[in-house]
Amino acid sequence: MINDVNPAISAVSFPKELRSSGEICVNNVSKSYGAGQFTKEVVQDCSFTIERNKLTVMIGPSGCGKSTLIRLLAGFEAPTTGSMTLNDKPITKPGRDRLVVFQESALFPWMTTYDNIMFGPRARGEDTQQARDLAEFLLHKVGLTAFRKKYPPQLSGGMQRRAELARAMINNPEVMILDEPFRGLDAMSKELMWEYYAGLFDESRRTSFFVTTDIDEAIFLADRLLIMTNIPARVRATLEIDVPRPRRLVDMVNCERANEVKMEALALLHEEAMKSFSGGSKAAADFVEAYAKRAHKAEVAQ
Ligand SMILES: Nc1ncnc2c1ncn2[C@@H]1O[C@H](COP(=O)(O)OP(=O)(O)OP(=O)(O)O)[C@@H](O)[C@H]1O
Repeated sequence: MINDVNPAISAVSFPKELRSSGEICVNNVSKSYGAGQFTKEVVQDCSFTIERNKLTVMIGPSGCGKSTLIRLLAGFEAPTTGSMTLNDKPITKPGRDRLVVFQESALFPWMTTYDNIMFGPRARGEDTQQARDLAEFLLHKVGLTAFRKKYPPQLSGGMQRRAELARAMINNPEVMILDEPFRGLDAMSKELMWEYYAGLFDESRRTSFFVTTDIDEAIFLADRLLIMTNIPARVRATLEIDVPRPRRLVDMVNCERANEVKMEALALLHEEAMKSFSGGSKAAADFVEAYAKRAHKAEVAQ
């Protein structure tokens, strides 16, 4: 992890109050929109656990229902059937115990980096020394101490995402939920973000749920990988990524276990993407797959 050099802060560890964390259980959840012949089932009989102090990553084809699941977990919408609990208590509405970092920036462009990070505590009337210390600590952890007085448009895309992470973490949620937070960044900024984010997770061990469509991001970050089906979303497979932390990108490339999981995940995602591509028809998916295999054979034969 890259940090500004500041001996005073580097002696500090993650404050204790940032360590509390929760466990979410999703039990046979389904979600449909519309009525009658216009009903669309987006999530179907979906069950999984977001384990305490672990980083659970969900990956699935585009449009399979991942963001819908996030809205359910955040309490913005209710499931059609099934239930969700946080520390055994039903999730029925939004709460400070779950914080969502969305794809789109939520930074206020008229506030400096520091003021953006302090937004949550100030909104709660908690502009205390403790909150200010925490803001300094987080600024340092995301490598933005030197940019504290800059406004979001003066920051690069990666810096904005780092400010966003600090702005979320200062609120000390039980569970951090991240919906493709690095989507749209260029490849190099993205890889840098993975290392920053993994570093934050390693130190805080806050229960986290991270949604992505990027297989390398998923493998690098996850303790546990949930592979989703094509719409309606269900968990197709759960893969444990038992690779020790802290992880470095350079080590992951040559890590046998990481590569094994990647191949397994890719095969499953390929199958699900095929179904998505062919509009959900198994017959059409089989056709597309058979065609692809034949095309490959033909290429090899040439
Ligand atoms: N409020 C709604 N009413 C009707 N359909 C909806 C609603 N919200 C989502 N959907 C449908 O549910 C499907 C899944 O959408 P969702 O955004 O959850 O998928 P996703 O996996 O997050 O997609 P992406 O990876 O592209 O962000 C889409 O077909 C979408 O049109």
